[in-house]
Amino acid sequence: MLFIAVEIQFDYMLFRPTSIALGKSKPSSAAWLARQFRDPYVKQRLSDPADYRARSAFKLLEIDNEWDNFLLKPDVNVVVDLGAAPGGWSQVVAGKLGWGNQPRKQAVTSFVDGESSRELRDERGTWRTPRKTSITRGPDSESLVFDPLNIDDALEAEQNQRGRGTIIAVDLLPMQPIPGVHCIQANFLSPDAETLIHGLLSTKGNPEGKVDVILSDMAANASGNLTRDVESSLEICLAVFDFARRHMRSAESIGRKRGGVLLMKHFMHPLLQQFRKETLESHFNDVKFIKPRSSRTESREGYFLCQGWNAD
Ligand SMILES: C[S@@+](CC[C@H](N)C(=O)[O-])C[C@H]1O[C@@H](n2cnc3c(N)ncnc32)[C@H](O)[C@@H]1O
Repeated sequence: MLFIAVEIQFDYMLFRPTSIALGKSKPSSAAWLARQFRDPYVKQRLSDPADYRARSAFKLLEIDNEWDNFLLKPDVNVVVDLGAAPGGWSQVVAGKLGWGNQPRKQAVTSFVDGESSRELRDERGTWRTPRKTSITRGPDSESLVFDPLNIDDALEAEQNQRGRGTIIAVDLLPMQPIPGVHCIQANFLSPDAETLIHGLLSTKGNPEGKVDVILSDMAANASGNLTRDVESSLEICLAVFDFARRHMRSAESIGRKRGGVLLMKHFMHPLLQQFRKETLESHFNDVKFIKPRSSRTESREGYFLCQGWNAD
């Protein structure tokens, strides 16, 4: 019997060693596996020293590199990553803001108990909203007990260099900690989520809880009903825009025409062009539609990159 080294974690991420008997796999999963093996970004993810948790990390890297390096601007200090699990985009952001690799010792404080991903799946495998929300603070070098005489600790401190800023990752699913990233397990569409995000955002230096960059890679779970799924995707875009309206730092206050950035995934929708023209273009100085090369051609997803929030 032929065994192959693959473990399926999420449709969009993949793959760690385990065993699946190819001979017994359904035709659809065999086709899916074949596609994964051909995919240059899956290969890149597996060999990349940054050890990204998701192939989607390359979409954010590509968009940032090609469009003005908006994550690398020195005035970018507060980033919110919506629909962040398993954490590829948050890893990219943490890297850009100078945070090191994943520590072996985790210093994590859970404020409210979350549910495991197993509990979040119903018997048909569909994701559902967590009953409770939780926050996990990203480990930082201050919260690790450092022993300079211990070579492992010294190496670890070097790897975990302290970065800057506040990074908040929100998802229905629990996420493994990432240095410098606060993870909130919550349904972004519920009022609880905004309260938790706002609580982490408002600090002495940022009392109004303003955000420099908002990222949304959120995708509603496919329900099997195309009309319903299309509606959910627009509902998510509108909710993300409303969040931006309340929290985005304006280009004027940053002093840069392209300051205040929203990068948002969307799926095809009959009202999408109207949403772009009437909502996005009237609030941002520059709005682009982007289909990154690393996004699969057959996927109906695209991204709006909106730069320069003009507040009114
Ligand atoms: C394509 S994945 C994101 C991948 C992520 N950007 C990365 O690089 O790892 C979409 C995520 O959106 C999350 N999601 C969908 N609807 C959500 C909601 N209402 N609130 C919070 N997260 C949501 C899903 O749980 C899923 O993890």
